[in-house]
Amino acid sequence: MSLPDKAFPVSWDQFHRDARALAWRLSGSGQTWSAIVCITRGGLVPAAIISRELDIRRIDTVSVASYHDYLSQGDMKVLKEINSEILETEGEGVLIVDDLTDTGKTAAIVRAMLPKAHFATVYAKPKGRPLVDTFITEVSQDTWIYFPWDMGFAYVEPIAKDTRG
Ligand SMILES: O=P(O)(O)OC[C@H]1O[C@H](OP(=O)(O)OP(=O)(O)O)[C@H](O)[C@@H]1O
Ligand code: HPA
Ligand SMILES: [Mg+2]
Repeated sequence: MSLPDKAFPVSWDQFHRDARALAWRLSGSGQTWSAIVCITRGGLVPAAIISRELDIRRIDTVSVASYHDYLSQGDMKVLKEINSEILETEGEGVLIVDDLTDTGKTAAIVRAMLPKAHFATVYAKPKGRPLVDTFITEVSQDTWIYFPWDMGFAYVEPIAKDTRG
């Protein structure tokens, strides 16, 4: 898999705004949830923000590792299962949270574990979009989202120097 053509860098500030916007959209849906299942690791940050905004204090994790290196999607491995008490609900009253859905493979695996849950992500690409119930921003399939926890400050060449080749 090669580097996607477009880059969508997200700052901490923007991520906080987008995750809070997701919480607003969820609260406006009229539904309520008694527990969050967040998909680690990317779902941990939006889950913290949503749990604060919606006052949901029961939080569990499920770990599905798919991207073994930077860009290639290897086999899907469930590294940590959902707690049995939550699994017994089949997802009734449960909110699943992740940072994004890309191909939708991670979402499909977790949905199968909790078929009645509501699935929310901050960002969605077209292939994954049908698998989520609520999201905030759609980016094209050929865009790579750079999250703030994966980035640091770095020097950037001036645009003119860059385009002269
Ligand atoms: O829709 P998909 O194509 O399945 O991709 C989306 C998943 O990929 C990333 O997680 P990743 O597996 O890289 O692990 P991480 O959250 O620990 O970074 C992201 O956080 C989503 O969970
Ligand atoms: O666009 C992305 N950005 C970061 N992690 C990801 N995992 C799948 N797609 C992406
Ligand atoms: Mg993830």
